[in-house]
Amino acid sequence: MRSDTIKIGVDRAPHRSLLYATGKVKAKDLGKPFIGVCNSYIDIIPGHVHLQEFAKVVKEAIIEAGGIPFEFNTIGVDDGIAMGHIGMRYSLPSRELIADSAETVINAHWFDGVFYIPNCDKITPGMLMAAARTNVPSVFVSGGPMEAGTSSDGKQLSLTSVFEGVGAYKAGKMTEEEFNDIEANACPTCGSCSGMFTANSMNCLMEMLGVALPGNGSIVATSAKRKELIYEAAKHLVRMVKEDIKPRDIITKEAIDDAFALDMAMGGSTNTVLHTLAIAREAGIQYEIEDINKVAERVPYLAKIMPASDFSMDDINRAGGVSSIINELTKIPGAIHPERLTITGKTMGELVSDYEILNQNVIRPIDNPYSPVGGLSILFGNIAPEGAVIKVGAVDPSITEFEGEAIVFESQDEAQAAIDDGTVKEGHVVIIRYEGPKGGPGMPEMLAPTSAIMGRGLGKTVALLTDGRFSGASRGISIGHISPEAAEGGPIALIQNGDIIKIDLPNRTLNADLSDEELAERRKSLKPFEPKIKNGWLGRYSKLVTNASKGGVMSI
Ligand SMILES: CC(C)(O)[C@@H](O)C(=O)O
Ligand SMILES: [Mg+2]
Repeated sequence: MRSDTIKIGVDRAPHRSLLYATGKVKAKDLGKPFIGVCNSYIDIIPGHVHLQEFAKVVKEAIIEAGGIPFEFNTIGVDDGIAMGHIGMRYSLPSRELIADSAETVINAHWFDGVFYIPNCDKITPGMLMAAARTNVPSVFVSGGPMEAGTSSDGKQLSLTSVFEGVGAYKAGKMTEEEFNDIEANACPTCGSCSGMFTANSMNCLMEMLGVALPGNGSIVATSAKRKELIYEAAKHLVRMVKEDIKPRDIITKEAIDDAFALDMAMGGSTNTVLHTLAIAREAGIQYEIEDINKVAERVPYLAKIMPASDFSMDDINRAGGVSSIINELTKIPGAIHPERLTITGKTMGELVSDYEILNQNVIRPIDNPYSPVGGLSILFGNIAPEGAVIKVGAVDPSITEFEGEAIVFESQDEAQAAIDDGTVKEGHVVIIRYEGPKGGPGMPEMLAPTSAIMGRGLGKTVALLTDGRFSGASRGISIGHISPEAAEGGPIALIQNGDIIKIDLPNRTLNADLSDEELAERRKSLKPFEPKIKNGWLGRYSKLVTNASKGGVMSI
């Protein structure tokens, strides 16, 4: 066992003394596997407030399965609370801290297995990166989604309703009473926000990766059914330790491909592209951003969830859950790889074979999809030679092509002010640059400007382009992750007010109507990038981080 390193032999007597002092281990238990419980309990994130209690059940379940649990915590950032101010610069970098800190505890103490408890946006990918990096047998059970909210007049609400409400209220399109009602009712319980936002997207993707059990993505946080997931996962983990089944046996290239397939079928958050590429890198898998479009071409869009529709994750759960979508995808020859291993010891195909779609209004069958191609798309062109990401599933279906005039902002704050005061008008393509991983730093999520555009009724007539990123709750013609980013001299830095920008969604292109000669001429007067933050964690991050098309991982 890995843990023999800290517990066997004369030299390890001091270590055993300390282990006994924790009160968790007796001499008779030394032969049992040592299981790290990597928790993400924190009081400031509604998706995580319940995880102290959750971890108690996890520890009971591990003991019952024959292991010895040792809990430790990661940090976390609530993207919703960190939105729209300097705090958002810490969100994506927190993913690296989570991966690094989990690696530190796991490897310093030689755990034999790890039970991960993630939930919100950066915690799930951070923990998956740690699992892929340490390659110690692992299972995941997330905290679960929030229940959807209901307004006083009976409409289903989510966090999107509040962010878009801000835009509508400021534009005089919503009464104060309605606005206050939404604020009070949008987020009624603990759990990750109720739509197909980043947290739930990643928690669904874990089912498809095979590292979490059916139900992980969609059973609400408040349901007692999540306890059953915990007990089952603990049993599998102890078995995996004995059989030496490691994360990289499960997170294979085929699994990454299939994670993107589920993303296509469910219209996941654009952030999943960033995170899944980062996880692939940690697992030592060669996976390029252009590979994602091949998946998009063969996988139909089957489930529209908020913000692309009014359905919540709870609605998806009642309609058959993620496993019913995976099972549906197995019916398309070559769409996914059902023969892959999962933590259950069964293949993915065997695991989901009993799950049927229970409500075809909510989850469409493959012969009646929302669209024959997936809900996410990677665009390429002279503004984005290394790629850009759009959630096509959350663009109004009447829009396939868009042409408009660039209006350029060097930061999110400037752009937000211009949207709010009406400077941004129909026909504009809002460019927000120097907000990438290096430029931000930290590639802030821009839910406030995308929601302001929607809230002001400009969702079909204004496009937004950025080297920053979006929330899973963002919708409209919002294209992010433009790579290379402005701070590394990407062509987005060369765009000027009035340039004509052409977006072609079916052909997956994004171009400025500028010749190569013109771009080369403009490049001569491009000033070198001066980092906004030079010290501390974000200063170090800005120096080492790679662009979004490489997963925004840190690299030396
Ligand atoms: C606050 C949200 C909705 O969680 C957002 O950060 C996202 O990425 O989806
Ligand atoms: Mg987020």
